[in-house]
Amino acid sequence: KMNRIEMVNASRFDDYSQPIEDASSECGGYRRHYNYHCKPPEAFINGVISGLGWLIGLPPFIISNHPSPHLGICSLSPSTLFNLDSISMTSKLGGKAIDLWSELIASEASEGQEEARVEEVYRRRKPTQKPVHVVPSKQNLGSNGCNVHRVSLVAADSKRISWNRALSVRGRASIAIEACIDRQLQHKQAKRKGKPALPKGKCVQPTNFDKERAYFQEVDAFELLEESPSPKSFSTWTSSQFDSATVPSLCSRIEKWLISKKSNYSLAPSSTLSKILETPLGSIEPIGGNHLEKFKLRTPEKSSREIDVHFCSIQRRFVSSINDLDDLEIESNGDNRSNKAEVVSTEDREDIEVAVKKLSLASTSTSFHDYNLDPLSALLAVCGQSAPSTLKDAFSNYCDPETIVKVGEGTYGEAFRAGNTVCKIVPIDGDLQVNGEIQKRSEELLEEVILSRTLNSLRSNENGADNFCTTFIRTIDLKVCQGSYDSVLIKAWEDWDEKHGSENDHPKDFPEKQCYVVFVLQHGGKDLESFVLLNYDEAQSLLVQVTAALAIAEAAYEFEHRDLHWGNVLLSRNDSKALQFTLEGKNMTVKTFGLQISIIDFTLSRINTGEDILFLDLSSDPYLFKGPRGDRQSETYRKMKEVTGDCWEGSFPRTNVLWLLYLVDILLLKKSFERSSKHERELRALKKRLDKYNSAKEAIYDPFFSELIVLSSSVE
Ligand SMILES: Nc1ncnc2c1ncn2[C@@H]1O[C@H](COP(=O)(O)OP(=O)(O)OP(=O)(O)O)[C@@H](O)[C@H]1O
Repeated sequence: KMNRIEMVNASRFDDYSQPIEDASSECGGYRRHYNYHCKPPEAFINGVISGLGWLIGLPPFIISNHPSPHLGICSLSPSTLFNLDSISMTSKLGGKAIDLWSELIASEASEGQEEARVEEVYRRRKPTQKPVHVVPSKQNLGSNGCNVHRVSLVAADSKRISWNRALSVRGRASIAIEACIDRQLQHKQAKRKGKPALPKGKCVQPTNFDKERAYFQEVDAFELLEESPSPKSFSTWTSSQFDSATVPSLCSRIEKWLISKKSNYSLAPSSTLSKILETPLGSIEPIGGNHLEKFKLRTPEKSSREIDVHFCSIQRRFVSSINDLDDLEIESNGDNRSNKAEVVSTEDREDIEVAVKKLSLASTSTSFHDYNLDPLSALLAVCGQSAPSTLKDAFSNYCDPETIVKVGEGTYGEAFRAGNTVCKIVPIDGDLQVNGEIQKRSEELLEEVILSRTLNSLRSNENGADNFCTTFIRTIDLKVCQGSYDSVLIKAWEDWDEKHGSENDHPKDFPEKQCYVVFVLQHGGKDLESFVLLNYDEAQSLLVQVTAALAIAEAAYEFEHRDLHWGNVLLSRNDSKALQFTLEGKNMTVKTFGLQISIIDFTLSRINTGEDILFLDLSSDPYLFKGPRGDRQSETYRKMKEVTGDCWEGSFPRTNVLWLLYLVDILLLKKSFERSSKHERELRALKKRLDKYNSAKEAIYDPFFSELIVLSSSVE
């Protein structure tokens, strides 16, 4: 180290305004030029004392330890240099000043372990991590310019971590109310609050360096509040910690359904689930109601005959893969349902059942209940397919692929507009991490698919349904696809990225064998976060439609959305002034003021299909409940936890009311629309009353809604 020092600047002489004096000294065999900042008389005195000391042979350290720090400087020797505890060094090389102190630190860091440790910690997030910068992005700024907990701890140009996404796309924690009141304080709180050291089970914690660990734990703790908890998938969080017991008992039901399909249509159990799975998916409605011209689309209307064909095809695969079913004569052309009924005896069906249980079509999943039924096959069956199609083929059913436009993105899904539909592509079962998350598994998607289809059934008003509403987004079709992204999709993705700045990974990296589920959905419009409400009428319309829809789904399926943030409420305008709902047999005409609401994203939802309860065990997702204090959305998750007692399987329709309270808050605090103080009082009064209700079914009879709903004849 000593040999690298050419000029020494004694930082103890803080007066940098003074001219730099040159001096020479020869100490201990080292010739050095000292360039120190001190006033000339002091330098002179120091020089004299130092020289005298040198002459009488005083050891250098005595001189350097002189009470006046100035004195030591002039007698610098290697040993005294080591004794100086606060020096800074500069060098003049070719007239250019170089900060040698920083250089020394840098070289030490590069030589020592220090940097290796830092590297390791950086890599915990992403393998190709760049140097850490704190980059408050444009999106990090709230409307008043304050930073709303959106600090990227990675380089600005890298893809964003889920917290950022949560704010801008998913809506999670995007309503940081009072975020700017005391940002510094909140950041401190964030650090103190703490976060489990290994989020999502993906990080490797350094174990030997206590000091470093403490530091980075603190950094992690800070990040917890920055990074939105992603609650979407239990397997995403702690797949290794989960066993089959955490998967809801859905699979046995699907298995029965599959068996019934394979063996004999007429003997299929007449169950709610069977009905849901066998009901053809919906046709396409024009975006924003009837006022837009209907596109001519090649809608794949699935008839039960087509499903039959699919299942017979699956049946062929099943049968051919089971040796002990050699003697079984199954009509496999799929054309004649009654033929199958005749040829398959009860005994044979039992054989098939045994065989299906044995069947494992390359399944690696052990979580699919007690059986080895491959969840991907079940998913294919539920989607009415015998094999995955390509993304391009799936999209071509709805539009000319050249017209595909990306419309939105989530942590798991990329949403593209295809004709009048929105196709949400969710990659499944792959090893590649997507947007920093482990891909969802088929079994999880199977659940979401069934949930979507179940809610679809609320849209059918045939035979005077007891419960009817069109507010839950229509699922038009579901497709399992395989292959890399098509070039038209990549182009649509890149166009969107250029315009909006995608938070997601570029989809070009998907391998050929990548599987996806494509949700073909009705286009629901814009989400509440970006939609501009015009007036109080529209705000009322939003609340009444959401409340009525939740009430109806509660009545029909004990449904709880559990994640109704403003990114999951879509709005569009149409010419219609009213909308029909039926709640427990009562017809209701609801005033809409030309606004149509659609509710999306049922990942956290709980539903009772009549035979199975589908829910996500949020107790496995502690991060969900650790969002910032004062943030309405985070508070709502916490309140849900209180209400459910962290037991998410149970029916707690009060959670729907909590999201209604949240929406009123959003309208009051985050949305601006034409309104009077009377309107605000009404909204606040509604909030107070909502607080007393235990379900949306109770809430819909609140006086706030009475002027918006006309109760007409009972269905009977
Ligand atoms: N039916 C639809 N109509 C219009 N836009 C839609 C529709 N479905 C999804 N989108 C757009 O795509 C975005 C992402 O969709 P969604 O929230 O369902 O994805 P996700 O991956 O489940 O999100 P999350 O990050 O919450 O898991 C939405 O915020 C919305 O902008």
